[in-house]
Amino acid sequence: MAQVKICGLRRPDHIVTAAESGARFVGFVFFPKSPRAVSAEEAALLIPHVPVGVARVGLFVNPDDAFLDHTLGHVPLDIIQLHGSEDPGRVAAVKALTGLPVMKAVGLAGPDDLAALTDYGLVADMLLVDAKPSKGGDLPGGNGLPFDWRLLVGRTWLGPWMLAGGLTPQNVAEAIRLTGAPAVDVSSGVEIEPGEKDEGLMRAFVAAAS
Ligand SMILES: O=C(O)c1ccccc1N[C@@H]1O[C@H](COP(=O)(O)O)[C@@H](O)[C@H]1O
Repeated sequence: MAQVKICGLRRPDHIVTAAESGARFVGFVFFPKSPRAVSAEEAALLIPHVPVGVARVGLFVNPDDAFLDHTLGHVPLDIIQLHGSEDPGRVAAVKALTGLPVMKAVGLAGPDDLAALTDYGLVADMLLVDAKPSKGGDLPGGNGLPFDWRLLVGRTWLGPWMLAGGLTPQNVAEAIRLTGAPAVDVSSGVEIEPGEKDEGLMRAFVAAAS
């Protein structure tokens, strides 16, 4: 039914399991506050375990140019995921700086947030539609928080997009059915504790989404 991205991978065997299960994207979190964070040097050792045909996504939160340069100097990536408060101008600038496609996360809590999908859709190569994080929280994503998927029912999309936020092996099929999402992204929902992926949950998630 939908393509799958598994985010926040930190172990070679988990990358292999994600790919063997059928995930089409694997994500590496370059945000030090996250329990899933990896350094550029650590990610460089993980990348050779990603099979050809699986897209390597780097997740960044309000990165400056130097941080992007440093990371990309160590880690070959296929897609940049921007998950902070980057405005559309910054999205365009990151695309120009890196020469890579950018997937911009947009947080939804209610109908007032939908306009941002149009604004970012004009500059980003792909949208990642996530729950809006709570104010003052440590992480702008990866919180296992779903949003009201009915906000997206009947929406016309002008480009590629992914659904994220609190997805699990139990709820992902219903989320895809309601929203028509062509792709889904998961982090917490395939973990046994923050930052610790579980192979059985990863397999179950991909099976439920496919
Ligand atoms: O995964 C993280 O630690 C993270 C940190 C900072 C920003 C985003 C993060 N993850 C992304 O958040 C969404 C939803 O994750 P979850 O499945 O609800 O845990 C997903 O796109 C992750 O890539």
